[in-house]
Amino acid sequence: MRTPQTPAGRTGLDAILARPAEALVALDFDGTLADIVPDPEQARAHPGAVAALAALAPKVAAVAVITGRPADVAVRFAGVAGVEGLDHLVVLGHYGAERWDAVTGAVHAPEPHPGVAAVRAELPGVLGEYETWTEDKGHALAVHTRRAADPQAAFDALRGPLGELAARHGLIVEPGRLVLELRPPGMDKGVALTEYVREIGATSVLYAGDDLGDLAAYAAVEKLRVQDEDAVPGLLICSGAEVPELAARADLALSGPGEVVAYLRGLADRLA
Ligand SMILES: O=P(O)(O)OC[C@H]1O[C@H](O[C@H]2O[C@H](CO)[C@@H](O)[C@H](O)[C@H]2O)[C@H](O)[C@@H](O)[C@@H]1O
Repeated sequence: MRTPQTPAGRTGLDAILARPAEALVALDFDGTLADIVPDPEQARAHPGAVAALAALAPKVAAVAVITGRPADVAVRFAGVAGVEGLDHLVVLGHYGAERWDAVTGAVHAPEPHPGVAAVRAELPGVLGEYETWTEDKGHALAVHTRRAADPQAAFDALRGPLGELAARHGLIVEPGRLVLELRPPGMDKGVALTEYVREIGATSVLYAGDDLGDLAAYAAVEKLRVQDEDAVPGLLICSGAEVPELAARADLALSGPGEVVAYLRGLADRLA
């Protein structure tokens, strides 16, 4: 297992190793547990990811997946339902607005924000001739530019107009890796992570992510670990280097899902 580059990260890892039964391991899906692929419908967990999670989960307080995907889609694409060892897995979808519990197999979701239907109706007019693909996630709409001739140019050109469209209907734009997501405000991965840490009484946390949407979870861990009382030591892992803002704040930089999975497997072996 690689050693974290920062003192805070080393403290976080030491706390996880000292009291694993009180540790939360929380992971993003796309780009962290699953390789980035051109077609979002084809994203699947990296080979070995499910086995690594199943080996790790019984040795820690909890394993959670926190994703921008709808919870049921992440469960399906990750292939984590009904897996021995993952009987208590939690998937927090739509940046924490939705929740799937392995124990019940049920998804708890909020009522759809009315702005989503309005944005859905107006979106084609804003996208015009841009080469995009829209992922309709029910509670949110994600406009992907990865398959455009110039993906970054399309992303940059659409950011303003999509921001205005979202704002007109009470939504926000969540930028990601060549995706602009129009979604309801009020929930982010940081809120979701902090609430789950409190819910299970975790005394340490590992969080791994790869994208801008993971910055809120990073901020939550940074806040948890410096509290005067009840500080929760934490280890922040960055998967890949495509988002420099995230890599700069990580305690440990890994090359991508392959190394993340190997790290989780190494942690499980170490806890044995
Ligand atoms: O929070 P996450 O689990 O990381 O989800 C964030 C978004 O991930 C997906 O898009 C990204 O992955 C695609 C598949 O590899 C890729 O084609 C795309 O360019 C990436 O942005 C997903 O499609 C979105 O709905 C998620 O919000």
